[in-house]
Amino acid sequence: MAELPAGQVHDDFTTWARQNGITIKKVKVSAIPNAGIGIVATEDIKAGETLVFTPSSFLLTREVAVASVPTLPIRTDENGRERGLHELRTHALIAAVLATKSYKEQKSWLDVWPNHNSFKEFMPLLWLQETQQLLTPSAISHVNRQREKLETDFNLVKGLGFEVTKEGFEHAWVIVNTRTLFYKPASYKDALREDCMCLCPFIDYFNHSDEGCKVELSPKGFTVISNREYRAGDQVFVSYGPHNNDFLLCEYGFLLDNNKYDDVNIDSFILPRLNQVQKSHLESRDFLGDYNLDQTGFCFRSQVALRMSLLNVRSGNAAEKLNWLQMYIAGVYDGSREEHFVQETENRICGEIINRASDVNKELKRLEGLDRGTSGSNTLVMLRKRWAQVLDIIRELGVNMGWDGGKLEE
Ligand SMILES: C[S@@+](CC[C@H](N)C(=O)[O-])C[C@H]1O[C@@H](n2cnc3c(N)ncnc32)[C@H](O)[C@@H]1O
Repeated sequence: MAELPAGQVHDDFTTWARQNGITIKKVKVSAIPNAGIGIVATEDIKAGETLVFTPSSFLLTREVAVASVPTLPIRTDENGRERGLHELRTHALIAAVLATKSYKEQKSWLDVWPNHNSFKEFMPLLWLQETQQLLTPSAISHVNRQREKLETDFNLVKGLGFEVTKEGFEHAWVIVNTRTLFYKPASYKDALREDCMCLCPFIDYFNHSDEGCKVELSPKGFTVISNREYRAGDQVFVSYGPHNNDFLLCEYGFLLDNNKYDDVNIDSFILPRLNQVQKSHLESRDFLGDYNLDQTGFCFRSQVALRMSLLNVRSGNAAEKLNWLQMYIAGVYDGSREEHFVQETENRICGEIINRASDVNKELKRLEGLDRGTSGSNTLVMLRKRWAQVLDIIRELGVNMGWDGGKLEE
């Protein structure tokens, strides 16, 4: 890879990090096309080498955030409830201390983070609502859930007396969203999983790949250990987890090419085919929602849900039909008698996705002609790319299922 300078703030921060006890071996920061800043190998690396070590004293954890907040009076509200920092999720608390600039350590670290304008371009959460509506249905639901969390966090933080602006808090909230590491020291025994997070200088420079270096937490700090050989000049990755591209887009603002975990969530195409009784039967068997397809087929959960939606194609009373479904779930019956109807419905669902892609494509063309500030061209490029990936999955699936999938109109 051709080497691209990271820029002065990143070089200054690296010098500061080294001088203050962060270990950085055989890697350095570099600008990465379409991925901001990342980490590249400065010389050949073998598997199992320690590349970076950030001591615990550098971490911005929940406890450090609490200690950075000027003492807030603990109040009791009209319902007798004690109000205080304990009410805040770790995400909200760290965002609050960043947004109010209460966290004063490691100033040069804060300077290397992306600015709000770049987030507005890449993070769907910050797009105009009309642009968000062009995401895939599951990404739209994802962004709606994020928006609710952000609003709740903002209102709680304001309610506790933090002086934050909406935009300042949003920016800090997205920093936390895109840069925290999973952090569960022994003292977090009973912590909720979503509260197990911290910010970690320098290690937050690593970009994601579906396979990446090991990131290990010990009482001493975080260590990044190479997962394989890298040649000098290669980008070195960690993995943020086995995520599909809708998740990566919503949580981190990028799409991966050749993502081995990519699939298409089809809840919004299956759930409307079920009535309330069918939904409760599925729920009681823990099969309600989380339906996906990829190039190899529709997942087992969706096969179960489609069979539930098609129960009336079998003869027999309701109890007998449910019994057949139960046997299908248990793997005792292969589902062959409904297979034909299930495949018809699967084809129809693929057709609905292709139609949606085509509607989005028309709208993208219209927006591309308008040149509108915050729904800038990068946003539209990402939307176009995501739908093209979805159609590629459908096309490959179509080949496997014996029919011709759709194609985005040029
Ligand atoms: C933990 S930070 C990594 C450092 C970041 N690239 C920067 O410029 O500071 C995570 C962010 O990096 C970017 N990123 C990570 N992996 C990427 C990838 N494979 N392709 C494109 N962008 C990526 C996304 O913007 C994501 O929100």
